[in-house]
Amino acid sequence: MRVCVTGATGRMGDAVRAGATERGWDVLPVSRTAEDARSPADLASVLADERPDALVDFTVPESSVEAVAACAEAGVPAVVGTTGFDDAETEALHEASEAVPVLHAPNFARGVATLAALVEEASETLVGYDVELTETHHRGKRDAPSGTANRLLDAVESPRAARGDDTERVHGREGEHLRGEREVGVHVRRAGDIRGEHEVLFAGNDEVLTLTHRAESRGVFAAGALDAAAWLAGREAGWYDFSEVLHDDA
Ligand SMILES: NC(=O)C1=CN([C@@H]2O[C@H](COP(=O)(O)OP(=O)(O)OC[C@H]3O[C@@H](n4cnc5c(N)ncnc54)[C@H](OP(=O)(O)O)[C@@H]3O)[C@@H](O)[C@H]2O)C=CC1
Ligand SMILES: O=C(O)C1=N[C@H](C(=O)O)C[C@H](O)C1
Repeated sequence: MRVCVTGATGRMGDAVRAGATERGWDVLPVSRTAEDARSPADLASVLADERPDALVDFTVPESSVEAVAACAEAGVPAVVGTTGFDDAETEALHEASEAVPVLHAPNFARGVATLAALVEEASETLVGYDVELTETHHRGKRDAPSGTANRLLDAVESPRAARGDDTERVHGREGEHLRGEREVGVHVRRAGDIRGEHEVLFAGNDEVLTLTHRAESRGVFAAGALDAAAWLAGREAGWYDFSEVLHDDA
């Protein structure tokens, strides 16, 4: 496999480079700052000349959108791990997927895919329970709540919506405020170099259920993204989900 890695000096870019090298893959790093990498301004020619099997991007939304557009132009599959996209940026990624395969996941840890399924099941079964979500990440994280938190909130909300119960996301609380029945509390913590923790708590019926995932290294995200890149290479243009990679592996 030959993989192009954008944001090569970033926390995740570095982990992806290391993981790909460990697999014996050929790595084409792209970075605004690294001396051993090509500049993002040269991305189109890197893709056209070097013909990587896939591009893996963990950067910032505006740069991811540009990278995926370059992939669409060059016919290179794109794996995107960046979070914090607004609607227009998400739409731009979907547009690119008309030309090339694109796989975006807010979390490439395998356990998080299972967590999302468990959260959806709990939300379906534990009708009327209060739900509170807490996510904790390193001090350098830009977006809040995390992309994973938003995905888990969708998993809480979809069974509620299916039975006609709407939900109000309440971000932190202060002052006098009695909890409403429709509320789902969302709590964000930023500290140190915590790799990523997500906890969803269900409380009611004199019992508490907590479902928690904790990433213990960035290697876990990098490995999932590289598995996705290998899976995506050579596929038809389209929008793919990480769960498809996991189901094929199972
Ligand atoms: N899906 C998943 O499993 C995971 C997703 N993430 C997401 O990946 C993204 C990156 O996270 P992380 O690696 O911690 O972030 P970092 O800030 O460490 O790295 C981002 C890199 O992007 C590059 N970059 C390109 N354009 C810009 C710009 N305009 N401003 C700043 N940086 C830019 C820089 O690399 P350079 O200077 O080399 O060009 C930078 O180092 C985040 O959105 C995060 O939420 C993180 C972990 C797991
Ligand atoms: O920025 C991070 O570090 C992480 N971001 C992702 C997110 O926003 O969900 C995934 C992971 O939790 C680490």
